[in-house]
Amino acid sequence: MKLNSCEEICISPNSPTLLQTAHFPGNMYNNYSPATPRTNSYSPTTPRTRLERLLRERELRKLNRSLNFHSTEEPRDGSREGELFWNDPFLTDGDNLSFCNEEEFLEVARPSNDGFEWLDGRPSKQRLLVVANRLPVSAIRKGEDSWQLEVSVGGLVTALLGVKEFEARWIGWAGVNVPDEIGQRALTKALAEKRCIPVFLDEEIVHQYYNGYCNNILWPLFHYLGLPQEDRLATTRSFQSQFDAYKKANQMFADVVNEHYEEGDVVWCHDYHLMFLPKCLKEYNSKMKVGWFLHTPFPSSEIHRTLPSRSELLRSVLAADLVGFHTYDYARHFVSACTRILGLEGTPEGVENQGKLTRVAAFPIGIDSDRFIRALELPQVQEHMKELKERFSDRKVMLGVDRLDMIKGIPQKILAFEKFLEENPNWRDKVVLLQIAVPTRTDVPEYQKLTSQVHEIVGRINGKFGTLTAVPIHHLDRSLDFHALCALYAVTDVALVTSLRDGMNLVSYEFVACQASKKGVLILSEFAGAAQSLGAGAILVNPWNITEVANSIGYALNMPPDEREKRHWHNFMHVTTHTSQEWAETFVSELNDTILEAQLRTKQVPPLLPAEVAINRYIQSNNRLLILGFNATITEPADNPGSRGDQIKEMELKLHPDLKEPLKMLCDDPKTTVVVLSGSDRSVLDDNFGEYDLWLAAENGMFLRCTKGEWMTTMPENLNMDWVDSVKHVFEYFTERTPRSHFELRETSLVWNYKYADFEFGRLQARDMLQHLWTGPISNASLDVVQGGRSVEVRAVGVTKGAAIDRILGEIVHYKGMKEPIDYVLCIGHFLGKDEDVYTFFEPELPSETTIAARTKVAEPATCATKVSINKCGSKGCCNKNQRPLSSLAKRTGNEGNGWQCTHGQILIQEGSSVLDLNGDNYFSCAVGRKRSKARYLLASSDDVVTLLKDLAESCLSG
Ligand SMILES: O=P(O)(O)OC[C@H]1O[C@H](O[C@H]2O[C@H](CO)[C@@H](O)[C@H](O)[C@H]2O)[C@H](O)[C@@H](O)[C@@H]1O
Ligand SMILES: O=c1ccn([C@@H]2O[C@H](COP(=O)(O)OP(=O)(O)O)[C@@H](O)[C@H]2O)c(=O)[nH]1
Repeated sequence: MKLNSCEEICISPNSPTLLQTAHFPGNMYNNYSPATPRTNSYSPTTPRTRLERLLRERELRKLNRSLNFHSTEEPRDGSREGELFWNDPFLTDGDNLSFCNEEEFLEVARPSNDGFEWLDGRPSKQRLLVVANRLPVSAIRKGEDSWQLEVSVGGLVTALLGVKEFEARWIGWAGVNVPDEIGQRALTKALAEKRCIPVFLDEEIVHQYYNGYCNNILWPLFHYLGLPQEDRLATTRSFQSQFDAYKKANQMFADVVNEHYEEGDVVWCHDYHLMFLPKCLKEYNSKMKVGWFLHTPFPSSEIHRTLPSRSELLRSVLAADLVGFHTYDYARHFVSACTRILGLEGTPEGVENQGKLTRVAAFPIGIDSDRFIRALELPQVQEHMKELKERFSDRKVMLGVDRLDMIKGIPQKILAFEKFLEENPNWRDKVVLLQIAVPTRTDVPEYQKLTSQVHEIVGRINGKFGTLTAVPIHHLDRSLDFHALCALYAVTDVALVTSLRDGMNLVSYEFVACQASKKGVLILSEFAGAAQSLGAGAILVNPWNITEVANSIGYALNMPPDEREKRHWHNFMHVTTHTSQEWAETFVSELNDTILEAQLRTKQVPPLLPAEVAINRYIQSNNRLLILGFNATITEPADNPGSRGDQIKEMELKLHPDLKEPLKMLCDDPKTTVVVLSGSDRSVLDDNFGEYDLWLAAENGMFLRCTKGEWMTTMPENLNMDWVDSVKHVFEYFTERTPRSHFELRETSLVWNYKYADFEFGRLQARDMLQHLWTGPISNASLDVVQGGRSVEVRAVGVTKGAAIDRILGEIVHYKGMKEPIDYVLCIGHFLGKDEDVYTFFEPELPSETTIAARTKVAEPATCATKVSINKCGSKGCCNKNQRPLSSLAKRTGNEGNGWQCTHGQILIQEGSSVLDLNGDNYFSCAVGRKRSKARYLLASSDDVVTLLKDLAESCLSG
């Protein structure tokens, strides 16, 4: 017989679909009519899978966009082009608000069941609450109650301004301390006109949260600059107070969101400033649709694990429904931090924690490319371009545009330019580098130091290569307005982006968008997220390699036109098709779908055990059977559940200390029989339960012992164990090569466990092992290979708890001389999928009738097969040919008699009477700490088992 593979989970870390967002040219749903109302019933065009749904939504969005395009197309004369927020309703001037005022806005968006918004038979805009540390405008106080608003600089702002498909409101900090009520009220009003809602943070919080925890700890860490060292050590000391301020600030953001939230809204949290926010929001309302997107890199888990608050932050983010990153690498790092640091399950969809899935995926951001392309036609931009061309008519223009941040590699860029000039004297009077360095985070000492450093280098180089009339580097410590920036991009010959790390880098996108005429060259750091999307057309460099960057400058300046053209078009296509609109729509659509899918999944999750009912039924019953798993059911809980924990301590399984008393009471009750049914071997059960009056079923029920007696075997006859040596050999091999893994050699099975090993490595090793077991020399043996969450188990076919239970039951009935049938069963365990057959064993045959007796009286042997078949899966007690009849066991143990007998697969307590008279309402199967189970009910953890058993024990005392 071939090996059976019984999967507990199916993980494929290299699956090509892992964490990827689908982008297919879908035309499958062209027959969809926007007026068609949605129903829940499946029609040939009703998408059933996630991918089908997402493809359909993409089609719908395209359709919706084309409909909107025809009705709201901008005038082509560019009359409104001069405004930065020319078609963005939430950032138009207050006067313009009438075209989409507050009342209209609130009226429009009403969610339908599946997350779509519908208006007049076609999808309308969904309400989107964008929550980011910074509002798209910064406020400058002009008087007690008057404010001036200025557009904030940064990629996040640029990207989100391009999002037009939603009724968006922006919640964030206005970048200013407003201690007085008059000021707050006036600013709130001014911002409301821009559809912005302020979060007021006081100076101390800003200092500790923004300058401290965000910009001095998380920002450098996420960009691989490590935690504070030497002069930043003071920060390490104040770490805890900064983290407290961070949590407090996040809670303040949450409070404002909660105040403005309406049912059906999508709440989209942004960036490392707000990692605590998803948790705060879900605590307030678990039904809120919450997404979180990180604009920076997420570093390797090795970097993240140095952070003192590493686990708390990860857990908070995981409270979101969807977590997004710019690139697949960042998403992969995040999942691996969750598996390595929190010990959670990484799946192809994301991270799973006790059945709750947080979807994790890559959503590369883009820009509103049309806005840049159109701006180039504006007279004022043309004028700027003309001036610049004249000014630098005799030189090639190289451009750098960055916030003055250490991650942007500005010193490295300038040093590479210096090297280029040194090595290419002929270029010294033919090229100029324009470096726009926008001041940022100026309160943080590191940034102040960087400014001086850059000034020093620029001064030195200009001194070295400058003349009385010209300098090679024009360095500006300021930002430019949109039009000036577009003109600059357009006249540039070579753009130089040398970020040491950068989440994406939108400057590179903007440059490409403005280069349709010139087709200049982009030199791009391989450490910017943009390298993954624009890498084909750009010249990729390692910014730390000054020689390489200098050579690339030479290559770019000398590049022939046809190569420039090819490279440019490649990137131009990407920039104009992967826009910020697409980005936001894809994210929100996936978020809606994630929630839809979670709802579908929830329907399949068994309900929590109705403990009171189970207890009442228990009290009313006369012959009860309690079947308890051991490990993770009634054992003492791990100190740090989920994580790798203390191996030495945890490997020695111990009964939960709070259960000693109640278990004794239950065992001593003459109306109750307790069975501990475990995969563990006999000695483990002996050590834990020797003093109790109960039944021990070791090795998945293959050995049985009443604690008053000796161990006996219930193993099926002819159980083939010839394979053991070969499998042992394989297990030894993998144990040697997987640090902190171990294996247990039991009499009827072998278990290789990698719970304490590096999770990803263990998983790969397990995959390799399974491959070998399924296809190698032992693949023809009569084996079951059972894959657990963190284990691989090999057993002889027929070794399962469900297969064993009828033999165990027979033995107990026989031994106890039961006269009365069992009328109550409570079966609780944290079992592998393979062993969940124990739950179905007791299920009444006729599911519709709750009152039928599962095992009715057997009048004639001939009816036994239909009326009383014990197990639906075919392994039926003593009728199975492979199993030793219980009568032989009985003989061996000398316990025959007492009216018990075994006839045609049925255990009878006396002539014609079944051992079970189980009313459906008296059967409680219950899986612990699982969401997917064949059990009727769930309990969250072994702590809940303790509570339940305590209550059961006490119920009879009081009764
Ligand atoms: O608000 P500041 O503290 O002054 O910083 C400005 C923004 O910088 C970061 O931008 C990132 O987002 C871009 C768009 O996704 C991405 O292209 C870039 O690589 C990132 O550095 C930061 O993440 C934002 O929160 C800041 O607002
Ligand atoms: O004088 C300037 C310089 C830059 N930017 C904008 O700042 C953003 C920088 O985004 P990027 O993703 O490159 O980096 P970030 O600063 O967000 O880290 C881009 O959209 C630029 O157009 C700007 O508005 N004015």
